[in-house]
Amino acid sequence: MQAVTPTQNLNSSIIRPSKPRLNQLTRFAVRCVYRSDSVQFPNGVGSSRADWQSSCAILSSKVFSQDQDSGDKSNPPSASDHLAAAVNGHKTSIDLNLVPINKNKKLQPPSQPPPQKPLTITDLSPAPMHGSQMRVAYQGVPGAYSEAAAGKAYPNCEAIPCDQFEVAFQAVELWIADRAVLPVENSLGGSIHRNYDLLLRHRLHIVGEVQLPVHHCLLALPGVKKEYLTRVISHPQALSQCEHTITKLGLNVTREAVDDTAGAAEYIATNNLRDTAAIASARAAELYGLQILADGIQDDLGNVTRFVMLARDPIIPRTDRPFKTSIVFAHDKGTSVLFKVLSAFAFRNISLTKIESRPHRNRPIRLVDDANVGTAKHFEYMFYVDFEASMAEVRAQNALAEVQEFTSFLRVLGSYPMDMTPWCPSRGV
Ligand SMILES: O=C(O)C(=O)C[C@]1(C(=O)O)C=C[C@@H](O)C=C1
Repeated sequence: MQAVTPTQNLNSSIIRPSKPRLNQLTRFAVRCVYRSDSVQFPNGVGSSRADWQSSCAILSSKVFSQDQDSGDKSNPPSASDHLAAAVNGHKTSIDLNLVPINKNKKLQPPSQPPPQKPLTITDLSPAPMHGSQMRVAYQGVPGAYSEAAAGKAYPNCEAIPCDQFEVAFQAVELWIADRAVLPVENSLGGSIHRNYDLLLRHRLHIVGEVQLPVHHCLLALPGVKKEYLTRVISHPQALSQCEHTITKLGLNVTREAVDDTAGAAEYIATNNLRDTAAIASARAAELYGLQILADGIQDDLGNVTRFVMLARDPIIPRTDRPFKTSIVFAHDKGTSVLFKVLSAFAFRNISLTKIESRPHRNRPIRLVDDANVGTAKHFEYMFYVDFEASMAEVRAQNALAEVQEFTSFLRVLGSYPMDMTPWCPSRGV
């Protein structure tokens, strides 16, 4: 294994846990990643199918609220109106091959079985599972923080371990999972850039976020003492979150990166390594039979990782609770584009919670020729912005319409409820 520093790109570590996880081999099936579709967004925001789906969601939420507003409560429809006019809540004129209604027969309340309840908009909105277990893909093995985040986002879900972030995206695209839960940033370690790049490359939608307090432990085989240790292994984010504490503990160790924290614990247990410790959760210690040498070794007690939940379809944005919207954009050139974009939000009193820039993969460099001085190489970026508003709000729609005027590319990654769970920095997982 190679020694690493926390800032290196560490996705390709050599330690692989032995438990079966979704991996590259599961990529056998047809790749059903949506590619450059040509549907034009009516208001001009982007041109992809994903944008179109987002706009559909926005439109249906408007229709929903209009329906609610315009309902004539003084004259409720009769039961026969319902039966004749609606099939599962939808008016229909097409032949659905249903048993014909005998108009002459007096309408009787049906005995057995009770009539099927029409689907309502709330049945469709949060999850497609309707009682069955949600399958949630995450990167890592059982005991990883991502697994805990999946459990927080979808209690009682079936968590599906994947060996890479990319595989978690594909698990959803190939219908092996219903959702993916992926870390995007940590309060100490910063952004998980890989996932920002993957959000752009894939066509999944952000449908929610969870913030997980991350409480790290130093784990080793039973009987191992701190003095025996020559190396500490963990996920690069975890290594960086504990950098100072590991130094303060006086350990004479090298730090090495692996795919995930729990995978590190499992690796030590499987290979009976008495000179190696892992940074991982207390749950990982329990799962892989390790002892906790030090508890709470993150450099800050309030260490939190933010995860996003991804789905094939966007959710319908609402205005009855705090929402966040994530977008990504690029611009060709021009003066003060970033300033103009940010003003579009500022003038509407919309708070930005995050800005991240990543290299523009398709066009990383722009050459600017100056006859006198030579050629300057300008780096090109994709800008990711999170703002506190719902796409169901007119001010957010107007802000984006304005942003679109200055940008060459704009995509709404998702409009989703903010995680508002009370702050509790104590014990995480
Ligand atoms: O390795 C894990 O346990 C993970 O879930 C990954 C991950 C990350 O990528 O940031 C998640 C939360 C912690 O910040 C450390 C690691």
